[in-house]
Amino acid sequence: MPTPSHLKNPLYFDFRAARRVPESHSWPGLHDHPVVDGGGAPGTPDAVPVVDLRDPSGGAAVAARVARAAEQWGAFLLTGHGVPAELLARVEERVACMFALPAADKMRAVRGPGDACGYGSPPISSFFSKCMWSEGYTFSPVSLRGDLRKLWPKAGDDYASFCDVMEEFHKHMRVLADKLLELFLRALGLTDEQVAGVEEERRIAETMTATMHLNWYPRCPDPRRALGLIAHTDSGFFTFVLQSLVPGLQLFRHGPDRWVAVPAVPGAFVVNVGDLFHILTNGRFHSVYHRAVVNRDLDRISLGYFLGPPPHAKVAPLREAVPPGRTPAYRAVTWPEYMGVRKKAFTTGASALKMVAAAAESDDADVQQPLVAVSS
Ligand SMILES: C=C1C[C@]23C[C@@]1(O)CC[C@H]2[C@@]12CCC[C@@](C)(C(=O)O1)[C@H]2[C@@H]3C(=O)O
Ligand SMILES: O=C(O)CCC(=O)C(=O)O
Ligand SMILES: [Fe+2]
Repeated sequence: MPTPSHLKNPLYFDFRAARRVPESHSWPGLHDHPVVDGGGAPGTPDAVPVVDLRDPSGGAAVAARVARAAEQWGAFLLTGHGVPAELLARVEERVACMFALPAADKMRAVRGPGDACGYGSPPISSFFSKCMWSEGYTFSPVSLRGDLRKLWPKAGDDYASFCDVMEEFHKHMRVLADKLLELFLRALGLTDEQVAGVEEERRIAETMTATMHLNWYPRCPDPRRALGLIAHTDSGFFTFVLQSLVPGLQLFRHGPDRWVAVPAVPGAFVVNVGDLFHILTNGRFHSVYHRAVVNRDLDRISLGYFLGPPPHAKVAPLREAVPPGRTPAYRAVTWPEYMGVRKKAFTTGASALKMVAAAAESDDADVQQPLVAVSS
């Protein structure tokens, strides 16, 4: 009888072979808050805001929608963005093909401790004792050909198709990211001259970096006990999430506390505000707490296109975001410094944003409760 594949490589958890969710992958507290549908009629309280870049009412109306969504939700669905649907379909197809590689090939590309890129659970998983029901792969879209040879050492057609489609996608996304950054700045109330002319705003646009992270959530025999991706805020400026037609992304909302299930809208991106954007906007646009759940019958794929500053750049509240006569609410941090603070926050149960607040004031709405955090 052949050896089951999960026994061949003890480091690889073979989701396909799992007939039940083992203790190692069973999360307590998943149902502490109700889940509500975010796909209701526009304007109803739980309907995830939609921003259509082709809105016929014009640029000012679009900026106003972005402002409302970023202030009230920290997330929105983006439509009319111009990235061809046909390209998004090819991206998804290639991502699925990558995750279908044999375990041994994927293990060759495993993310080492402290590595920014590679295969395996995302960095956040190291703060928790439980394992997530997913696999991930992080890479830099500007230098992907070298990294991808770890997955496809002999190159070949699948390698070439993956690299070609991701480079094409990156080209579109980088342009869209610049457009959205400009829109966010207008949403903050900056004038055309300020967006184009102020040194700080120009520097942010010119130096913004992109990282891609792919998620594969295999179908799961007991989805109520497993978790695809632990609740978190993204740490950078903002993220475009492309989710396949299998929904799974949920956004946390207060008052009453609940998870809002983001509807799968064909061709739309979900845009998440990240922690460094929360800081940059002096807390006006807030980073959204979100998680991904899994499905009994269907695999799910998602792709995060993360925008943030280069590693050496200090991020502090923009002058234009601080009300006259007030001092900035946050101190300046680089992205790596903020990741260090967040690591500390995860192990203590504190809020990373509060830890970088200029004055440590109490604001319970900011406290994020990690589930089953690893204590050390
Ligand atoms: C640019 C990045 C954001 C990210 C860390 C990373 O270096 C690459 C992976 C990203 C991701 C994806 C899943 C959730 C998350 C919290 C994680 O652990 O890895 C995010 C990180 C983040 O936003 O901080
Ligand atoms: O899978 C999803 O929809 C969410 C992915 C996500 O939050 C992330 O990659 O940071
Ligand atoms: Fe995320």
